[in-house]
Amino acid sequence: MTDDLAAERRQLRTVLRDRRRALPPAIRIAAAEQLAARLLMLPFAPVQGYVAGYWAMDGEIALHAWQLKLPPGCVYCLPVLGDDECLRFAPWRPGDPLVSNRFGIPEPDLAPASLLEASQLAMAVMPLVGFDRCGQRLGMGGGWYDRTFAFRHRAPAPPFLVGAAFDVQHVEALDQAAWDVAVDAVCTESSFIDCRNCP
Ligand SMILES: Nc1nc2c(c(=O)[nH]1)N(C=O)[C@@H](CNc1ccc(C(=O)N[C@@H](CCC(=O)O)C(=O)O)cc1)CN2
Ligand SMILES: Nc1ncnc2c1ncn2[C@@H]1O[C@H](COP(=O)(O)OP(=O)(O)OP(=O)(O)O)[C@@H](O)[C@H]1O
Repeated sequence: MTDDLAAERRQLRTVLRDRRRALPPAIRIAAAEQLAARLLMLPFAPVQGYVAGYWAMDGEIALHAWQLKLPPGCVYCLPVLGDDECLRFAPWRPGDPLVSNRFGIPEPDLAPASLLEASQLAMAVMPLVGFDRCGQRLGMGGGWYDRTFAFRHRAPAPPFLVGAAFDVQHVEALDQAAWDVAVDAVCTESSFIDCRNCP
Protein backbone atom coordinates (compact mmCIF):
# COMPACT_ATOMS: atom_id res chain seq x y z
CA MET A 1 0.00 0.00 0.00
CA THR A 2 1.33 3.45 -0.88
CA ASP A 3 1.86 6.06 1.82
CA ASP A 4 -0.85 8.13 0.15
CA LEU A 5 -3.40 5.36 0.40
CA ALA A 6 -2.51 4.69 4.04
CA ALA A 7 -2.89 8.40 4.87
CA GLU A 8 -6.22 8.53 3.04
CA ARG A 9 -7.47 5.54 5.04
CA ARG A 10 -6.42 7.09 8.32
CA GLN A 11 -8.25 10.28 7.50
CA LEU A 12 -11.40 8.50 6.37
CA ARG A 13 -11.29 6.35 9.52
CA THR A 14 -11.29 9.47 11.70
CA VAL A 15 -14.23 11.01 9.84
CA LEU A 16 -16.29 7.82 9.92
CA ARG A 17 -15.55 7.04 13.58
CA ASP A 18 -16.64 10.58 14.51
CA ARG A 19 -19.82 10.11 12.49
CA ARG A 20 -20.58 6.80 14.22
CA ARG A 21 -19.99 8.25 17.71
CA ALA A 22 -22.15 11.30 16.97
CA LEU A 23 -25.38 9.31 16.53
CA PRO A 24 -27.90 10.06 19.29
CA PRO A 25 -28.95 7.32 21.76
CA ALA A 26 -32.52 6.98 20.46
CA ILE A 27 -31.20 6.22 16.96
CA ARG A 28 -28.72 3.65 18.34
CA ILE A 29 -31.36 1.84 20.38
CA ALA A 30 -33.71 1.50 17.42
CA ALA A 31 -30.84 0.62 15.09
CA ALA A 32 -29.71 -2.30 17.27
CA GLU A 33 -33.21 -3.81 17.08
CA GLN A 34 -33.44 -3.34 13.31
CA LEU A 35 -29.96 -4.78 12.85
CA ALA A 36 -30.90 -7.87 14.86
CA ALA A 37 -33.89 -8.51 12.60
CA ARG A 38 -31.72 -8.18 9.49
CA LEU A 39 -29.02 -10.49 10.82
CA LEU A 40 -31.63 -13.12 11.66
CA MET A 41 -33.08 -12.86 8.14
CA LEU A 42 -29.77 -13.32 6.31
CA PRO A 43 -30.13 -15.96 3.57
CA PHE A 44 -27.25 -17.87 5.21
CA ALA A 45 -28.19 -17.17 8.84
CA PRO A 46 -27.04 -20.27 10.73
CA VAL A 47 -29.54 -22.23 12.81
CA GLN A 48 -26.78 -23.94 14.71
CA GLY A 49 -23.08 -23.63 15.46
CA TYR A 50 -20.75 -20.96 16.75
CA VAL A 51 -21.45 -17.38 15.72
CA ALA A 52 -19.12 -14.52 16.55
CA GLY A 53 -20.19 -11.04 17.52
CA TYR A 54 -18.28 -8.31 19.33
CA TRP A 55 -18.54 -6.15 22.44
CA ALA A 56 -19.60 -2.79 20.96
CA MET A 57 -17.42 0.23 21.75
CA ASP A 58 -16.48 3.56 20.15
CA GLY A 59 -20.04 4.10 18.90
CA GLU A 60 -20.26 0.73 17.13
CA ILE A 61 -23.72 -0.63 16.41
CA ALA A 62 -24.66 -2.98 19.25
CA LEU A 63 -25.37 -6.71 18.96
CA HIS A 64 -27.17 -7.48 22.25
CA ALA A 65 -30.58 -7.68 20.56
CA TRP A 66 -29.22 -10.17 18.03
CA GLN A 67 -27.51 -12.23 20.73
CA LEU A 68 -30.80 -12.49 22.66
CA LYS A 69 -32.80 -13.57 19.62
CA LEU A 70 -30.39 -16.15 18.19
CA PRO A 71 -31.87 -19.59 17.46
CA PRO A 72 -31.31 -22.04 20.36
CA GLY A 73 -28.73 -24.03 18.36
CA CYS A 74 -26.41 -21.04 17.93
CA VAL A 75 -23.65 -20.29 20.43
CA TYR A 76 -22.72 -16.61 20.67
CA CYS A 77 -18.97 -15.92 20.91
CA LEU A 78 -16.76 -12.88 21.49
CA PRO A 79 -13.33 -12.27 19.93
CA VAL A 80 -10.20 -12.77 22.02
CA LEU A 81 -6.82 -11.27 20.98
CA GLY A 82 -4.16 -13.91 20.36
CA ASP A 83 -0.41 -13.52 20.89
CA ASP A 84 0.00 -14.31 17.19
CA GLU A 85 -2.03 -11.18 16.33
CA CYS A 86 -5.00 -13.24 15.18
CA LEU A 87 -8.40 -13.41 16.83
CA ARG A 88 -9.78 -16.50 18.50
CA PHE A 89 -13.30 -16.83 19.79
CA ALA A 90 -14.95 -17.81 23.05
CA PRO A 91 -18.59 -18.59 23.86
CA TRP A 92 -19.97 -15.90 26.12
CA ARG A 93 -23.28 -15.47 27.91
CA PRO A 94 -24.26 -12.55 30.14
CA GLY A 95 -22.76 -13.22 33.56
CA ASP A 96 -19.73 -15.15 32.30
CA PRO A 97 -16.41 -13.63 33.46
CA LEU A 98 -14.71 -10.97 31.34
CA VAL A 99 -11.28 -9.36 31.35
CA SER A 100 -10.11 -6.20 29.61
CA ASN A 101 -7.78 -6.68 26.63
CA ARG A 102 -4.94 -4.38 25.54
CA PHE A 103 -7.42 -2.06 23.78
CA GLY A 104 -9.67 -1.89 26.85
CA ILE A 105 -12.30 -4.11 25.23
CA PRO A 106 -13.89 -6.80 27.46
CA GLU A 107 -13.19 -10.38 26.39
CA PRO A 108 -14.08 -13.76 27.94
CA ASP A 109 -11.60 -15.02 30.54
CA LEU A 110 -10.73 -18.44 29.12
CA ALA A 111 -7.55 -20.52 28.92
CA PRO A 112 -6.00 -20.23 25.42
CA ALA A 113 -6.47 -23.96 24.86
CA SER A 114 -10.25 -23.62 25.23
CA LEU A 115 -10.57 -20.95 22.54
CA LEU A 116 -12.12 -21.60 19.14
CA GLU A 117 -10.31 -21.03 15.86
CA ALA A 118 -11.93 -18.74 13.29
CA SER A 119 -12.44 -21.72 10.98
CA GLN A 120 -14.77 -23.31 13.54
CA LEU A 121 -17.32 -20.50 13.21
CA ALA A 122 -20.47 -20.75 11.13
CA MET A 123 -20.64 -16.96 10.83
CA ALA A 124 -18.75 -13.93 12.11
CA VAL A 125 -20.26 -10.49 12.48
CA MET A 126 -17.62 -7.79 12.48
CA PRO A 127 -17.86 -4.11 13.35
CA LEU A 128 -17.18 -1.78 10.44
CA VAL A 129 -15.78 1.72 10.41
CA GLY A 130 -16.66 2.08 6.72
CA PHE A 131 -17.96 -0.11 3.90
CA ASP A 132 -18.86 0.04 0.22
CA ARG A 133 -21.48 -1.84 -1.80
CA CYS A 134 -19.07 -4.65 -2.61
CA GLY A 135 -18.26 -5.46 0.99
CA GLN A 136 -14.88 -3.78 1.01
CA ARG A 137 -14.39 -2.59 4.55
CA LEU A 138 -12.46 -0.21 6.65
CA GLY A 139 -11.84 -1.43 10.18
CA MET A 140 -9.94 0.00 13.12
CA GLY A 141 -6.69 -0.39 11.19
CA GLY A 142 -5.07 -3.14 13.20
CA GLY A 143 -5.61 -5.78 10.54
CA TRP A 144 -7.07 -8.19 13.13
CA TYR A 145 -10.02 -9.30 11.05
CA ASP A 146 -7.96 -9.36 7.83
CA ARG A 147 -5.34 -11.64 9.40
CA THR A 148 -7.87 -13.82 11.18
CA PHE A 149 -9.97 -14.49 8.09
CA ALA A 150 -7.17 -14.44 5.50
CA PHE A 151 -8.04 -18.09 4.75
CA ARG A 152 -11.26 -16.85 3.14
CA HIS A 153 -9.08 -15.65 0.19
CA ARG A 154 -8.58 -19.33 -0.65
CA ALA A 155 -11.64 -21.02 0.80
CA PRO A 156 -15.39 -20.46 0.51
CA ALA A 157 -17.76 -19.84 3.45
CA PRO A 158 -18.36 -20.97 6.15
CA PRO A 159 -17.58 -18.98 8.10
CA PHE A 160 -19.82 -16.38 6.47
CA LEU A 161 -18.51 -12.89 7.12
CA VAL A 162 -20.99 -10.13 7.82
CA GLY A 163 -20.24 -6.49 8.46
CA ALA A 164 -22.42 -4.53 10.88
CA ALA A 165 -22.66 -0.76 10.61
CA PHE A 166 -24.91 2.27 10.65
CA ASP A 167 -26.06 3.69 7.30
CA VAL A 168 -23.86 6.77 7.85
CA GLN A 169 -20.77 4.57 7.48
CA HIS A 170 -21.50 3.81 3.83
CA VAL A 171 -18.94 5.26 1.41
CA GLU A 172 -18.89 5.23 -2.39
CA ALA A 173 -15.90 2.96 -2.98
CA LEU A 174 -12.97 1.82 -0.87
CA ASP A 175 -9.61 1.08 -2.42
CA GLN A 176 -8.57 -2.49 -1.88
CA ALA A 177 -5.24 -3.66 -0.48
CA ALA A 178 -4.00 -7.19 -1.26
CA TRP A 179 -4.67 -8.39 2.29
CA ASP A 180 -8.19 -6.94 2.62
CA VAL A 181 -10.81 -9.59 3.24
CA ALA A 182 -14.23 -8.48 1.98
CA VAL A 183 -17.42 -9.48 3.78
CA ASP A 184 -20.16 -11.62 2.24
CA ALA A 185 -22.82 -9.18 3.34
CA VAL A 186 -23.31 -5.92 5.19
CA CYS A 187 -26.26 -5.24 7.48
CA THR A 188 -27.23 -1.79 8.67
CA GLU A 189 -30.33 -0.53 10.45
CA SER A 190 -32.06 0.00 7.11
CA SER A 191 -30.47 -2.37 4.62
CA PHE A 192 -28.98 -5.72 3.77
CA ILE A 193 -26.32 -5.72 1.06
CA ASP A 194 -25.45 -9.09 -0.47
CA CYS A 195 -21.82 -8.78 -1.60
CA ARG A 196 -21.34 -12.34 -2.78
CA ASN A 197 -21.67 -11.60 -6.49
CA CYS A 198 -19.48 -8.54 -6.59
CA PRO A 199 -16.52 -8.66 -9.00
N1 LIG B 1 -15.80 -4.01 19.55
C1 LIG B 1 -14.74 -4.35 18.86
N2 LIG B 1 -14.04 -5.42 19.23
C2 LIG B 1 -12.95 -5.77 18.52
C3 LIG B 1 -12.52 -5.03 17.40
C4 LIG B 1 -13.28 -3.89 17.03
O1 LIG B 1 -13.00 -3.17 16.05
N3 LIG B 1 -14.37 -3.60 17.78
N4 LIG B 1 -11.39 -5.42 16.71
C5 LIG B 1 -11.10 -5.04 15.41
O2 LIG B 1 -10.02 -5.15 14.93
C6 LIG B 1 -10.44 -6.30 17.40
C7 LIG B 1 -9.57 -5.44 18.28
N5 LIG B 1 -8.81 -4.56 17.48
C8 LIG B 1 -8.61 -3.23 17.68
C9 LIG B 1 -7.67 -2.61 16.89
C10 LIG B 1 -7.36 -1.30 17.05
C11 LIG B 1 -7.99 -0.57 18.05
C12 LIG B 1 -7.60 0.84 18.24
O3 LIG B 1 -6.90 1.43 17.45
N6 LIG B 1 -8.05 1.42 19.35
C13 LIG B 1 -7.75 2.72 19.84
C14 LIG B 1 -6.33 2.90 20.25
C15 LIG B 1 -6.26 2.48 21.69
C16 LIG B 1 -5.01 1.81 22.14
O4 LIG B 1 -4.06 1.51 21.38
O5 LIG B 1 -5.01 1.50 23.33
C17 LIG B 1 -8.45 3.84 19.23
O6 LIG B 1 -9.64 3.93 19.59
O7 LIG B 1 -7.92 4.66 18.48
C18 LIG B 1 -8.95 -1.18 18.83
C19 LIG B 1 -9.25 -2.52 18.65
C20 LIG B 1 -11.18 -7.35 18.16
N7 LIG B 1 -12.24 -6.84 18.95
N1 LIG C 1 -2.95 -11.47 6.14
C1 LIG C 1 -2.14 -10.54 6.69
N2 LIG C 1 -0.88 -10.85 7.03
C2 LIG C 1 -0.07 -9.94 7.57
N3 LIG C 1 -0.42 -8.66 7.82
C3 LIG C 1 -1.65 -8.29 7.52
C4 LIG C 1 -2.58 -9.20 6.95
N4 LIG C 1 -3.74 -8.55 6.78
C5 LIG C 1 -3.54 -7.29 7.23
N5 LIG C 1 -2.29 -7.11 7.66
C6 LIG C 1 -1.69 -5.86 8.19
O1 LIG C 1 -2.64 -5.22 9.02
C7 LIG C 1 -2.83 -3.84 8.64
C8 LIG C 1 -4.29 -3.68 8.30
O2 LIG C 1 -4.54 -2.46 7.77
P1 LIG C 1 -5.99 -2.07 7.21
O3 LIG C 1 -5.93 -0.61 6.97
O4 LIG C 1 -6.40 -2.96 6.08
O5 LIG C 1 -6.87 -2.42 8.50
P2 LIG C 1 -8.41 -2.71 8.68
O6 LIG C 1 -8.96 -3.48 7.52
O7 LIG C 1 -9.04 -1.42 8.99
O8 LIG C 1 -8.33 -3.61 9.96
P3 LIG C 1 -9.21 -4.86 10.47
O9 LIG C 1 -8.95 -6.02 9.57
O10 LIG C 1 -8.74 -5.08 11.84
O11 LIG C 1 -10.63 -4.42 10.42
C9 LIG C 1 -1.91 -3.57 7.47
O12 LIG C 1 -0.89 -2.72 7.86
C10 LIG C 1 -1.38 -4.92 7.05
O13 LIG C 1 0.03 -4.86 6.86
